[in-house]
Amino acid sequence: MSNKIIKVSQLSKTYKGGVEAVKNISFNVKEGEFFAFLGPNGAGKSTTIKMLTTLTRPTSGEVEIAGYDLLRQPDKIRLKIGVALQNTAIDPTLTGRELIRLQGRLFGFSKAESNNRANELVELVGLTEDADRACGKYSGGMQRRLDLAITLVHRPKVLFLDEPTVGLDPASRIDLWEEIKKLNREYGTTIFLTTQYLEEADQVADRVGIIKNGEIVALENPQSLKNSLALDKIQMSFSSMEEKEKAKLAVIKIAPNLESVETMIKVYVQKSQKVLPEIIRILAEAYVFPEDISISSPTLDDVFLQVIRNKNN
Ligand SMILES: Nc1ncnc2c1ncn2[C@@H]1O[C@H](COP(=O)(O)OP(=O)(O)OP(=O)(O)O)[C@@H](O)[C@H]1O
Repeated sequence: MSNKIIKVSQLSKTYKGGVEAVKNISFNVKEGEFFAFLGPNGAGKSTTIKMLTTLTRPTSGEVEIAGYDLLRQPDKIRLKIGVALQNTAIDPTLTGRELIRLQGRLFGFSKAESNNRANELVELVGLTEDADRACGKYSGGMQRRLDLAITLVHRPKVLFLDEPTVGLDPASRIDLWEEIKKLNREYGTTIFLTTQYLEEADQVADRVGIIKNGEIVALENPQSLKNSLALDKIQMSFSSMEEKEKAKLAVIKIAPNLESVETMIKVYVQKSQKVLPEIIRILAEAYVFPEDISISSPTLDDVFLQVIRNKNN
């Protein structure tokens, strides 16, 4: 069997009224992979996730998940996936443990199995102490962890999460990411998630897909995305405007992509470790010496903005 657990081929969705939300996208996700799907508002992320999870019918294209065809075997797919979408409604009067048990019963587990699974899952997502409180009283972070536990009841092979950490404070976000990472690393669960917190995706995702106006504009691991697209920034400050001007004249010869702000120069280069010694040498020859030098590598946010801007043109 192929180790591609999600196969998407030329998938499109045009809504009634003519909005082409997703246009002919193709990609695969490997078993056990942590895949982050990024894009600006309205790019087509939710539409894609809804199609992959059998909630919205594609206009055209083919999808296979865990070996099953999306259009012909949606019921089989539903047993293999867990889905946590935005704004899921849960009964606030039930306790966390009761909700997980209920989900177990819905999946056909016996009472005893559902109880056991609820005990395991409250522990897994760190809700043991609050499991017997009404979930309507949970904080945002606790509710998200409960959502996660509920989606895990039937031990899905693939977990789809639509912006799982949106609206959470930074500490709760870190906690939830830890839970998701744990599922991926320890249990081998394939993760497909959408997020707008790019820096976090950078830390955890094996691969990142960027969608814009319904089209995939980048599909790579975060590091090569950064290497191929964004430039390192070398920033140097000088003691006076005069010194800065002298430096600028010298540096521009070897690194033309630069901008200057007051007594500072910012140089954008492919590989700062190669170019920096050259810059120092050429400055020394011109008898100018920076007061301060710093190098920064692109963040995924920089790359994201660059991809989105480029594709605007
Ligand atoms: N049910 C619908 N009927 C008509 N148009 C829709 C429907 N749902 C989404 N759209 C449109 O499809 C496009 C893609 O929307 P989608 O919700 O998939 O984007 P998104 O990337 O998830 O955005 P966000 O980050 O804002 O949630 C948008 O232009 C949106 O207005």
